Amino acid sequence: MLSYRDALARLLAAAKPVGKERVSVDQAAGRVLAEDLVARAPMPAFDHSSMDGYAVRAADLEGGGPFELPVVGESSAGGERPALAPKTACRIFTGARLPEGADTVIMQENVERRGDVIVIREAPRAGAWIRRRGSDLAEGAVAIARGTRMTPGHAALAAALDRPFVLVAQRPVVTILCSGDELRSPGEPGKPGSIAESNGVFVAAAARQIGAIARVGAYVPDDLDVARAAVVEALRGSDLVVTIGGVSVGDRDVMRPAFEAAGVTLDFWRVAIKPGKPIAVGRAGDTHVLGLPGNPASASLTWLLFGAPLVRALQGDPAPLPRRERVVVVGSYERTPGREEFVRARIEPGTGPVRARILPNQASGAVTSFAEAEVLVVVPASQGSVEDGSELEAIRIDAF
Ligand SMILES: Nc1nc2c(c(=O)[nH]1)N[C@H]1C(S)=C(S)[C@@H](COP(=O)(O)OP(=O)(O)OC[C@H]3O[C@@H](n4cnc5c(N)ncnc54)[C@H](O)[C@@H]3O)O[C@H]1N2
Ligand code: MOO
Repeated sequence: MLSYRDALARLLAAAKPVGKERVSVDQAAGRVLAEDLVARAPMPAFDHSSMDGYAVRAADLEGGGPFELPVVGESSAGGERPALAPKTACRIFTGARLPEGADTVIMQENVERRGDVIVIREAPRAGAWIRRRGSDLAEGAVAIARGTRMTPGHAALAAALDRPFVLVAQRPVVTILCSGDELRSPGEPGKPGSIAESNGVFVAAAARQIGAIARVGAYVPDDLDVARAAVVEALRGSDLVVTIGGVSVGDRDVMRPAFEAAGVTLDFWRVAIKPGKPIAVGRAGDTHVLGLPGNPASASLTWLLFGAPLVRALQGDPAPLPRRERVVVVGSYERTPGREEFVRARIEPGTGPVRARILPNQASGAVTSFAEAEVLVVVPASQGSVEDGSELEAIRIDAF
């Protein structure tokens, strides 16, 4: 059976970035940049004051104080740029251009104003309270690199770079098909043995969080022809089709035959992970297909392990995998070696090494687990039971 690492490498190798589109800079947060944003001018563009006060020449304030300077002129943010005559001070405000000839700003709290004159008791440090042209970014510098997922901070920087629009990856379209005769919408009356659909809710929400357009199709009954038709329909206009359930070995598990009948080429089925082993992965043209297992923890986990990196890669994210960190395990966990296991855990409050407490219910049918879990502790395939206090790698769920 394929390892997670090899399976993911195969999936990502086939991921071609989706198209690009221009969005207004105020809509750019959360999107993946599809161009390098280069500073076309130095940032800031001109020397300016970082305080309200007085602009002076340091050379006029040499020797022992106090010094008296007449106040001549004013420089305000967005206003004209005055010139500073020798042995004078110019009133200046935060953000205002430094007057020609000035090289230092004194905060107004540090002078005594007497009519049109200021008295300076102590000479300021030459060059004080000035933000220099280009001190934040040099002209020509790459301010934000292509592939960056824009935060509000990046969007603000793009705006400061004078960009009304930025080029970003289109949102990948993800169509989600939930299969199973037992499924009904939450709150809908159902026959005995039916259950409220929840896996599609997880996948749609998680996909939208990382920039996808997610749509959930009508529930697919355990019927090969209906499933085939649903897959054919879902492939139209989707970058990724995610099916949930029906990929195991039961007589009513129709998804894999439905994929083939719908023209999907299966790349692999089953990966050596726990939970989530029966995942099926394939493609029809450039549209990716993920057949996730139906057990709730398995569906959520396989979305995070495969779906999330794929959606990121489709947007041109050069590093679509979440960071891993070392944690100290709190609680022990019985297991047999064989599959790499992703154990749901919560972070213990406190400082020092990160401690991850294993959640008591690790059943793949547990719907509670992804509501409560904060991290996945990664247990290598070859390892047996996990001991309390041992160190392992973990992935924060919100990092996927
Ligand atoms: N004989 C074997 N049986 C099973 C094996 C196996 O290797 N041999 N593998 C098991 C594993 S591991 C998993 S995981 C499951 C996955 O099976 P399916 O993908 O076919 O999932 P279903 O049978 O359709 O459903 C499993 C379970 O999850 C519930 N479910 C399904 N969809 C949803 C949904 N959208 N929302 C909420 N809950 C859902 C469903 O009602 C079942 O309870 O197979 C094992 N069996
Ligand atoms: O691999 Mo299954 O996903 O354990 O329930």
